[in-house]
Amino acid sequence: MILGAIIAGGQSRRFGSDKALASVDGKPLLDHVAEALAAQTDAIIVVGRSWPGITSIADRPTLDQGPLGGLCAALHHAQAHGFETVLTVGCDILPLPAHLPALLAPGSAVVKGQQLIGLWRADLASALEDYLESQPDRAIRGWMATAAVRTVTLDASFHNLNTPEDLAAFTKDQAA
Ligand SMILES: Nc1nc2c(ncn2[C@@H]2O[C@H](COP(=O)(O)OP(=O)(O)OP(=O)(O)O)[C@@H](O)[C@H]2O)c(=O)[nH]1
Repeated sequence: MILGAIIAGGQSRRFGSDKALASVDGKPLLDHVAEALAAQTDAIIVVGRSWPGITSIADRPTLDQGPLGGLCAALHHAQAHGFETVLTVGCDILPLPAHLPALLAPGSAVVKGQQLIGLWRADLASALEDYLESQPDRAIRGWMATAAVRTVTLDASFHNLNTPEDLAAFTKDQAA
């Protein structure tokens, strides 16, 4: 069973306002991601914020760990609820590529910047918690090396909406 986790507790500093709420085709960005993720997984959660209609959990071990704190919480939640793997995405990826569980073998991730699209074994939860408690820089690449996570490249194109300009470029692409 695969748990889909939207890692969504960021500050949206570059976007200038809460990007999860940004309207795309009349619907908040996070709802687009949630819909696409739900179609590829057995259940979904949101990590790092609350969202109507979706189970929400807080980062672990504390709230100031960055996206890996969101991943750590998702892995623990998955283990506690009988999911073997977790598919993570940010709340700012559009369109979410299809068939991610097939494209990402368990133990692989697409890492550009901090976007954290990955398919992770839930039993890495304790190892990640130990990593976060021992590594002050909380670097995603450092964690991937520690956990022997492979980096993969996806053929599918998608936008990582970090700024209003990214959103404008996505809208322009859609209209083309
Ligand atoms: N749960 C959780 N999610 C985070 C955290 N930091 C970032 N994210 C999420 O990770 C994804 C990628 O984050 P970024 O776009 O790099 O960070 P951001 O804080 O949202 O944006 P900036 O402030 O512009 O860097 C987004 O979906 C964020 O909401 C965090 O500390 N906890």
